[in-house]
Amino acid sequence: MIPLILVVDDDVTLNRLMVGQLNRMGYAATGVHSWAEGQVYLQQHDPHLVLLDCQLPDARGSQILPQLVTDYPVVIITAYGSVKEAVGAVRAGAAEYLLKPINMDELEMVIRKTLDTHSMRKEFLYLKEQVQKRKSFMVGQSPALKEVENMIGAVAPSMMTVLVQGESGVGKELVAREIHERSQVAKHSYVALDCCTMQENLFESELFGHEKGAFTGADRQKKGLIESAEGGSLFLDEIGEITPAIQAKLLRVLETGRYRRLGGTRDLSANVRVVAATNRDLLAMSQEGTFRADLFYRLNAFTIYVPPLRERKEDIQALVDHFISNHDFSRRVNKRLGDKSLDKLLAYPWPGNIRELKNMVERAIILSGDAARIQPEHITLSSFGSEVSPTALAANARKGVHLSFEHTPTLDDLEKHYLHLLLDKYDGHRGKVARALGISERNVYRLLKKYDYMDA
Ligand SMILES: Nc1ncnc2c1ncn2[C@@H]1O[C@H](COP(=O)(O)OP(=O)(O)OP(=O)(O)O)[C@@H](O)[C@H]1O
Repeated sequence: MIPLILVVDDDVTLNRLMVGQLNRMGYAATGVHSWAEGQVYLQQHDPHLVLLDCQLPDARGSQILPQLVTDYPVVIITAYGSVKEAVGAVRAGAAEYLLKPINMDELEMVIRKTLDTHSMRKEFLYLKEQVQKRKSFMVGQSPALKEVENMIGAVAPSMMTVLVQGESGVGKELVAREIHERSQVAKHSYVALDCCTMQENLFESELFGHEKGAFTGADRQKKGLIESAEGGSLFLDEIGEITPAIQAKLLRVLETGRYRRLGGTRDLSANVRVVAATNRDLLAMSQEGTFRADLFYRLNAFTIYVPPLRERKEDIQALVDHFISNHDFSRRVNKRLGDKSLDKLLAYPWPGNIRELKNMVERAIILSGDAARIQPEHITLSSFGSEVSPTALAANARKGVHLSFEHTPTLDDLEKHYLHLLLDKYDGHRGKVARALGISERNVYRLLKKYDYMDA
């Protein structure tokens, strides 16, 4: 697009010279000789730049500028010797000034620079707006999810500690991420730590760091994640799993902002926003004495409860579409859910929540091959989910396990189903499954083969 330039100058010769020069430079310039004519032009056109003489017969630049600069970049022309006036104009918002007599090379340079700066600024403002309008990570339109989003919006800008509660796989980590992205510390780090995957010592050193010689093998000082998240957010997943010793240290961080590296003698200060998540009932745990009540009350200052998928089934269709369109790039597919398939998904209680739905979609994409529609036969759901009552599920969820059978299960049934549940929970990560079961990874392989999850 050719940039339009309006030249407002009552000096007819100079006006003609400037318009000629600008047109030769590839712009579409128009000259007018008074502010009245300028206004008429502006009612019908939207120029990319206005070149304005400060002393027009019918107006002074200082009067016109304030309203003009809100809509256009303005370059001021002033008489030689009126530098003060030029500086005043720049203060009032003019992009640049030119002194008479006008040097045509300088005119060219100033106009180019002003147009470039203006278009960069416009681009910057556009991108900023896009970032602010950025769609949330969370897919779904249900009133329950809207409520979660409202809570996120309310707490994100403050630096308050937040506790995210909900069953396994409901999207608690996503909520934590969203809080970070919408916070004042969004441009700093977001560091996540899963509290249930490590032994106490390792976990402590991971979180707080350690000094050289703190334990056998600590051959150099190591920063902890609290330090890595400096100025940003620290997400502690499965907070209900931390040991009493760590609970005490974490309480100190939340209360005083102070902590020590493992083996350290010096206090360090923690400058992070803590978001914690759990699928356990921390209140009940604090009443039973397995979780410090004072830590619970610190964490519980602002709680966001993420409802299970069975309580917001309206989101299923949108989530399935989202998972299909985000399917592994190299195998991108163009599929839709058949009507009967949706009915099947709506009838299922989703004990593994959105993680289970996501895994199911992945499987269905593979099982449906080249078919355009995902049909009910492509949908495999765990048999132990469909007969479970929501109350039983909720009760089990508090304990972090959802297993139910129509018959009295054998030990193998239990082992198989529990393995399945953990594979879903840890997205097939065998190391995490091994840690959760308290067995070696080799033994997890053995179980996978035993139950035909892997070829022998
Ligand atoms: N509203 C949502 N929109 C899109 N994806 C979602 C949504 N909620 C959850 N997911 C996806 O579901 C999976 C499980 O979510 P996430 O890990 O956040 O659950 P969680 O509650 O933290 O689970 P756990 O308690 O086991 O740690 C992730 O892949 C996540 O991206």
